[in-house]
Amino acid sequence: MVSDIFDSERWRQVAGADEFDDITYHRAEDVPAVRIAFDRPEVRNAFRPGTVDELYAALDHARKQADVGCVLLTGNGPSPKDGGWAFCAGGDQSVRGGSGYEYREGDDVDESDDELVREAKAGRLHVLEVQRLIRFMPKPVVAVVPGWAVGGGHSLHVVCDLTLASEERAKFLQTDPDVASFDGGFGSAYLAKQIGQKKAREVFFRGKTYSAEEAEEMGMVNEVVPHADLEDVALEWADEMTKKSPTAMRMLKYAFNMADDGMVGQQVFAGEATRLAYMTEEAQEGRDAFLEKREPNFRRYPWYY
Ligand SMILES: CC(C)(COP(=O)(O)OP(=O)(O)OC[C@H]1O[C@@H](n2cnc3c(N)ncnc32)[C@H](O)[C@@H]1OP(=O)(O)O)[C@@H](O)C(=O)NCCC(=O)NCCSC(=O)CCC(=O)c1ccccc1C(=O)O
Repeated sequence: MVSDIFDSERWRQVAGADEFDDITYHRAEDVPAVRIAFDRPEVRNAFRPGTVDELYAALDHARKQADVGCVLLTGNGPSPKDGGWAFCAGGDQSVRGGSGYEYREGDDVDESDDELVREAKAGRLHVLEVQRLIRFMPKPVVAVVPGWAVGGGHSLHVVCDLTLASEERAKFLQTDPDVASFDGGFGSAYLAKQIGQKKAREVFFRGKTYSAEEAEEMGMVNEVVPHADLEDVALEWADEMTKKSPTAMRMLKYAFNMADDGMVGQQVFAGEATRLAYMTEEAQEGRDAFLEKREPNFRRYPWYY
């Protein structure tokens, strides 16, 4: 069983995903969408370095699938120990070393790494790389929150494009400063853009737990639905979004990002604009003229206004 609210008839495992230990990765049967889920319910889906590696690999795979238009990121449950549900409880504190989260014996580390590479990998905080992958992925990523979203798990929901939450079980909490951690990027500053400065500071400084309804009222959750319907509604959203123009969706995501992402945001948006321009006859004339060692003739192309 993948998760109590996972409908196995609507999903098939992505080829190669059986190699993953800490996540599951499925593709929908009837919607061009994938479902990536934390699969450590016994520790509220906390992530260790191997989890983050797997998450990155699955997200990057999803990014490159030209026939996939939406990623659903969730957490499997319930915990076999106590029935608790989680999206993700952040970095696994039991493997946190002096400078980051440490691989343990038995983790799938690359044996070919030399000593220097192993040392560099020793203390990892690479969930930030996952955040950037979600941010720059050219398709919507939806956080589907069936339980606790805490610490680095809270930050992950913040960076996702949309958040859908379980009415009965989703809970939102920032414990970063309780464990001497601080997400000074998307987890806090971008959260403040979503819910306002006072509220974002309250989330971190007071460490209150918010229900799904409260989180929706604050503006960090898009919709709250009954727990039993969570994954069906997530697939409905994926269906809606993947019926729209891929180019328009990609440009919109990058346009929304650009205002907050500085020069990198401009670069990502501009890269897509350049890709579109390359597809025109006008751009092909520039290329052909160079290859044919002649002057380009751009006079037949209009100065659009
Ligand atoms: C999540 C809780 C609020 C759930 O509480 P409750 O339902 O009462 O369950 P528990 O009995 O507490 O937990 C059940 C079981 O799970 C284990 N567990 C839960 N969370 C973790 C965890 N994070 N690490 C390890 N283990 C965990 C717990 O020990 C229990 O195990 P038993 O063996 O059954 O006892 C509550 O559990 C809770 O508060 N958890 C801790 C949340 C937390 O502090 N997370 C870390 C925040 S810091 C972080 O995530 C850093 C992330 C990061 O990498 C980063 C770094 C730099 C910049 C940015 C980031 C970023 O945030 O992305």
